[in-house]
Amino acid sequence: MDIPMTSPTSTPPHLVIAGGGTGGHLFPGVAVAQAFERLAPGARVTFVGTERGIEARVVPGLGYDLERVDVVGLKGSGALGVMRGLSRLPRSGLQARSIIKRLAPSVVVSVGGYAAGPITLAASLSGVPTALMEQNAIPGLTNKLLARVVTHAFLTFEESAPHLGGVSFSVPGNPVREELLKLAQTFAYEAPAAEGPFRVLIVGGSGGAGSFNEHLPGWFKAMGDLQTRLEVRHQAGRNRAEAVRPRYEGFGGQVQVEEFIDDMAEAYRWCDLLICRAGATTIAEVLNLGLPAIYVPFPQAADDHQRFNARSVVEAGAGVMLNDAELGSERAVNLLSGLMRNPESLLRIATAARRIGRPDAAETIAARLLAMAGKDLP
Ligand SMILES: CC(=O)N[C@H]1[C@@H](OP(=O)(O)OP(=O)(O)OC[C@H]2O[C@@H](n3ccc(=O)[nH]c3=O)[C@H](O)[C@@H]2O)O[C@H](CO)[C@@H](O)[C@@H]1O
Repeated sequence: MDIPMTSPTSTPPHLVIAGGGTGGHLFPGVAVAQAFERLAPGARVTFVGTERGIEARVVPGLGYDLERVDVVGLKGSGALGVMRGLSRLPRSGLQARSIIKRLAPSVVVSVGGYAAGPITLAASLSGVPTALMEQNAIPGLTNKLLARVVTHAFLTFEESAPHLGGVSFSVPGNPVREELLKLAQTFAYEAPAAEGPFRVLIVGGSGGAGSFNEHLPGWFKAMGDLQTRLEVRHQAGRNRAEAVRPRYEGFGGQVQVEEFIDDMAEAYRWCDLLICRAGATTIAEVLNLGLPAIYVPFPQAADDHQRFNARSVVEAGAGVMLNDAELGSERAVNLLSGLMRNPESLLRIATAARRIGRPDAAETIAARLLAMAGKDLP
């Protein structure tokens, strides 16, 4: 692979992870940060994001430094939003240049999201080796633009390559955080007993899903006698749990509604089935653990990328797809009843999922970033 390498040096490498905004962008960056430190003990990792992004809540707790840039999105934010975004570009460009000068990183990787743009561009203009990680089958706007300046793209889906011009690329998969990889090493999905409790984990991406909050309580209440077997853990999104709880009134099973799940490893271990969006990072985690999932792509996702994310998974028999418009429909009720009555089908899906997980993605990417930084592996 034609990744330019600088000559090995003895100072510890400094990796900058640029971007974030959502968990789907940030957590693959965390996974690479953890792998980078495993491969190069003493290495420094700094995240650069925005004050509004999930990184502002998560990164300091993980013990990494976080720098903030003032940047807002352009795509899908209306004429006024585009104007506002454009007006801040010169300012974020200057901020980015000064951050890169001060941090003097050995290598910078974009994980996508708006903050990735100015930082990765500033690094590239300063001669710092740069790369991008694209989680989705159809890349986001920032990474599409950055593909013109970075030297390498790490992809989850090969089908995203044609959207990224002629950039050199590899397809290591979407990296998964250390705690989930550790769980995957000892975890083996066991299908629930045909008559026993049936645990459903609902995850609407890092921000929750409005239509899950609206339609899932009704779906479960339409499950007839099977309701009494259902134990539901419903992640509703920040400041949305209060509105969701009353919608479960009259439900014959057990339910717990939460805003955000900090310990995803524990939640994944607990469940018999996931009902989730088709965000690329959730998919990567579910495949690594080998869990059965019903994927409901977010219909408003840019370029419908979630549908494309889920497509190859479903084609491999490693998950089931349901349209957002079908939540709570007769098809949805029949689908869930069928899975509850047929544990072997859940096990089949879980086994197929596990087969296409990519547990080495983080280490593969980290090793290549180290090489780009001019560091030999110990
Ligand atoms: C609405 C939207 O456009 N979402 C995009 C966003 O991801 P978004 O953050 O919505 O979703 P993803 O499913 O990719 O990732 C969610 C991440 O957050 C974690 N998590 C989630 C809920 C929770 O309570 N606790 C928790 O820790 C999950 O374990 C996972 O690591 O970026 C992804 C990666 O580019 C895209 O594929 C998604 O389409």
